Amino acid sequence: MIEVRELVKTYAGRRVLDGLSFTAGPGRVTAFLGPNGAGKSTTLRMILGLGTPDAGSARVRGVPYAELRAPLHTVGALLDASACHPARSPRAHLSWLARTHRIDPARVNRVLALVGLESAARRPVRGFSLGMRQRLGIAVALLGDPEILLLDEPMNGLDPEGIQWLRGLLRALADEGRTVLVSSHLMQEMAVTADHVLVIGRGRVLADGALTSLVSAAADPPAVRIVTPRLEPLAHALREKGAEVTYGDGPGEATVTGLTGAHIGDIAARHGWSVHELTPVRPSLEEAYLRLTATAAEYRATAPEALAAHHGDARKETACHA
Ligand SMILES: Nc1ncnc2c1ncn2[C@@H]1O[C@H](COP(=O)(O)OP(=O)(O)OP(=O)(O)O)[C@@H](O)[C@H]1O
Repeated sequence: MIEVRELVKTYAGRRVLDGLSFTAGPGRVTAFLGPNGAGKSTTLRMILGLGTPDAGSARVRGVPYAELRAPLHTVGALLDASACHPARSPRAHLSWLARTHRIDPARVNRVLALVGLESAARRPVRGFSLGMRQRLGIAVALLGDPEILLLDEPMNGLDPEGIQWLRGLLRALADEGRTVLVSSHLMQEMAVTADHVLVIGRGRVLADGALTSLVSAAADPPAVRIVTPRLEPLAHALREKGAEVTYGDGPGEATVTGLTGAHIGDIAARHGWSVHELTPVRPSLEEAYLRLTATAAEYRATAPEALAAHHGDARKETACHA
């Protein structure tokens, strides 16, 4: 269990963490989401005692990280994939960590096999790709067989097979009753990996709840997609019952709000109109996230059309100067 209470951290007069509180519980994968600069890495660093908060506290298993007697056995962390000395091999790095933390040396081979680095175990890390470094970082996090895992963007640089493997690994670790907190910007991946979602923006919690509730809360009002060869009369009948019907692009396709799928089906059945599709529209985690963070993003890019317009202006300016 990780407990963060009223955490405040200021850098150069800027409040990066602004009274952040949450609990990451055992037996689930908690996705830690937020726009660039929201304070995710800072939070993870505070949990690991790598910085001093101005106020508030972060506890793992009920105590501050610094008070853990065998930290690597309690908390495994991946913060920076390039933390290993470039001249060292994965085996040397892991063996050194195992020795200094009284971890069974046999565990080194086990984690190397687990992350798929056996064939590169004796090569210096300097020649490693980002994905291989990530795998090594994950091996380090798992070395002490910890009950809590903190992983900062662990999917970065992994190939599709690696991402799929990591998805299964995180699930298995949570199913074993461990606490797994994973920061990521990969919404589609988090949507299939996490069961709990914590979204922060500007150092504050924007949402903290089960993935399913977060996503269904974004479906407001709930909508139902229908496809029917009798769209005109059905749309008329649904509107008479107070529904809002918006025609889609495909033939016979529409989105209905204001009535449940069951109601829509019953109305169509009463008239003897066949319905080929009747599906509740579920927003994606990405949509839910974008809505939540719409006003909390620190950095926002310009839309491509605006860039084209800007280039147009620049061309005009150049033409003027010429
Ligand atoms: N040591 C530091 N000194 C000064 N500012 C810092 C320091 N560490 C973090 N910051 C600032 O704190 C803010 C939050 O940074 P942090 O890395 O925690 O965000 P993040 O949510 O992890 O972002 P990203 O998704 O881009 O990784 C940023 O504006 C960053 O520049």
